[in-house]
Formats: sequence, C-alpha cells, structure tokens
Amino acid sequence: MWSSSQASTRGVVEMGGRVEAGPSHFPKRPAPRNPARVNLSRTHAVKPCSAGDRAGISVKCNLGWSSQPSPDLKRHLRGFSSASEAVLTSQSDLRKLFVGNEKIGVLLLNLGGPETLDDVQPFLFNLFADPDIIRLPRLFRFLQKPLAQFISVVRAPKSKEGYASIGGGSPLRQITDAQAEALKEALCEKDVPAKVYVGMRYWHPFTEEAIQQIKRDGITKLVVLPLYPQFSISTSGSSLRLLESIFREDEYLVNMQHTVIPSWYQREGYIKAMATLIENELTKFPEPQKVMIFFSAHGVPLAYVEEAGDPYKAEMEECIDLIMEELEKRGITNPCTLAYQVTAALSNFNQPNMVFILLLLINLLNL
Ligand SMILES: C=CC1=C(C)c2cc3[nH]c(cc4nc(cc5[nH]c(cc1n2)c(C)c5CCC(=O)O)C(CCC(=O)O)=C4C)c(C)c3C=C
Ligand SMILES: [Fe+2]
Repeated sequence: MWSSSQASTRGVVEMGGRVEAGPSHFPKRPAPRNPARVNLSRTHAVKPCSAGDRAGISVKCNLGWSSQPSPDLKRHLRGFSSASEAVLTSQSDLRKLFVGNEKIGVLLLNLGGPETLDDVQPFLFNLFADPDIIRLPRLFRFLQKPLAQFISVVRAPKSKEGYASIGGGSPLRQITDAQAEALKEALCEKDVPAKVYVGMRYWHPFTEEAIQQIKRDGITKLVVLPLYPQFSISTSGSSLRLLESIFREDEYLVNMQHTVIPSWYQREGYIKAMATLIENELTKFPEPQKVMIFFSAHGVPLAYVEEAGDPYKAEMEECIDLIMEELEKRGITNPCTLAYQVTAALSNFNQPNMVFILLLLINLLNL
C-alpha cells in the first residue's frame, strides 16, 4: 500500500494514574457520523498503570471478533469517556513528568518497510504472519505462517516493482528516524530531556529491539506514540498488541510507568498542517476554487469496522471534516471526496474471500 501521508490528534496521556489536561484542545467537534465506533476508540485509551498492574501495557482494544463489545469493555469505555478528553501538551504539563531521577522515554511505533529489494519478501512474510493483518478462523490458525509464506512469495514481485519505482526501498525508516530526532529536539527545547526510540512492527528496527534499548537505558517512564494518526486494529492495534505481550512477560517493563497515545488525528497542529498542505497545493492550479479535494485513505477489512469495532473509518471521516472546517475558516470552500484504497491483494478480505484463500491454500498444499 502506498500511503503518502502519515501525519496527525487528540491524545490521552496518563502517567502513574494521573491525567493532565492541557490547555490547547482543538475546538470540540460535533459528534462524528458514527459515534458508536468513535466511542470504541476510547477503549484504546490509557488506564493507570501501577507497579501492581501485571497486565503490562494498559491499552484495551476490542481486537476480537465479537460483534458486540463485552459488558467489561462497555464499563471500560464509560471509565474513559472523560479521560479521553485529556491531552498533555503544555510545557508545564510536560515538566510535571519529572519527579526525582526519572528517565523519560518516548517510543514511536510504525509499520517499517523493506530497505532493499531483497528485504521485500521477508518483510511481507512478517506482515502477513500477523493475525491483525490476516485473521484466520481459530481452527486454521496453524496455517498462518504457511499462508504468510505463500502470499509473501506471490505478492513480492508486484511489491518489488512498487519499491523499485521509489528508489529500491521504503523511505519509512529514514522518515521515522528524522521524526524521532525532531521530536527529541522539540522536547529538549521545552526542557524535557527525553530519549526517543523507534519500534517498527514488520522490519528493522523491530519493536523488540527498541524495547531492549529502553531497558538498557534504564527508562523509568515511557510514552508510547503510534505514528498513525487514526487508530486501526491493523496498524496501531497490532503494534500495541505486540507491545502488550512483551510487557506482560517482562518484570522490568511491567513495573515501568507508561502511557499510550492511541490516536491523534484531531490535534490542532496536525489539522492545521494538513490544511496548509492543501492550501499550498491549490495555489498551483490556474483556477483553485474549481478544484475537487480528493482524500485517499487506506482500506481496512470491512469486518474490522463492522464486527470488531475498528474506529478507523469514523476517525478518518472525522479527521477530514476537521480539515475541511479548517479550510473553510481560511475561506476555502472547495468540494471534497474520500476514497479508500484497496491496493494490497487481500486488504479487503472478508468471509467469502477467506474461504477463497483457504481453498487456494488447500489446493496448493494438496490437502
Ligand atoms: C493485506 C492487508 C493489509 C491491511 C489491512 C493494511 C492496512 C494498512 N496499512 C497501512 C499503511 C501502510 N501499509 C504499507 C504497506 C503494506 N501494507 C500491506 C497490507 C495491508 N495493509 C502490504 C502488503 C504492504 C506492502 C506493500 C505492498 O505490497 O503493497 C505501508 C508502506 C510501508 C513502507 O514500506 O514504507 C504503509 C504506510 C495503513 C495505514 C493501514 C490501515 C489503516
Ligand atoms: Fe498496509
């Protein structure tokens, strides 16, 4: 999938059970088109993590396949409806993070990408082996890796063509490293000496590597920031699920205070930056007012949105509303449209296609 923009925010930050509300909220929006979905996004919000909290990373997502959130999940949602309004943005808020000799770390999570054409197939294998990308029915879980191997080999030539056309590899690592450096400098300017780490889901530097470094550096408080503006089970959800499993099994990490910013698509800075990008592009047309603004977003499997409560679609649409509202304030009233990409072979799979995949596999393996 070839995404051009990975930028944007309402963040939720808690440290050691304390929620700090910053002053620079983006003005509150009317309810998005699908409020139920957005409510679910709050389940990815943070809950206080104390030394006694053995659950590790405190992110709760409805990552299963039930069509209804469980009563437990609903309770959880209610608990966070106010916390999710909290943001940690001001300098004074950030300073409050420092208590004694605390060492602050920020972990940026991203997808990762092949750096050379030889990396493409193993990168694709890692991606398709992830049950948050391809979810097989429980009975067929043992086929996850053979299926990933098969799809990655079949998909690799097409993928390689794409990566070859942009210089022979993914620029994602360089871009993410540059973001990490810029964030470190920005925090330093605010007198917040934090270390910033990059943890990729499917390629180097892997999340596991970043976590090892965090432990070596003796970080005592960690902010986890997925670099996807909108939350999806297949992106931030997958990275956070991995992190949760790493935390659960590690004494050091379980006892480290941490917090998660689940999505940040409605942050003022992001919305304004997006509006400015669009504004600048419009000036390149001879008649800017006649231009249709075309938003292109990743597709996610329909079942994620309809059955598992993935808030991605609702967050994306709310985000676009906010950008258009910002443009309107600047006197730009062009029409706009939104399309979801279905570029990866299986990105829109649902039950019938799942059957197709399995039949394909059964054929292939002569079962
Ligand atoms: C098949 C399932 C996939 C789902 C679901 C999916 C969701 C999804 N992806 C992004 C962002 C990116 N994806 C990227 C690459 C990529 N993604 C898939 C598959 C799914 N993505 C594949 C097979 C690939 C590899 C390239 C290809 O063969 O098309 C990338 C690029 C990474 C890089 O190399 O720089 C990004 C970015 C989002 C935001 C998303 C759901 C919301
Ligand atoms: Fe993708």
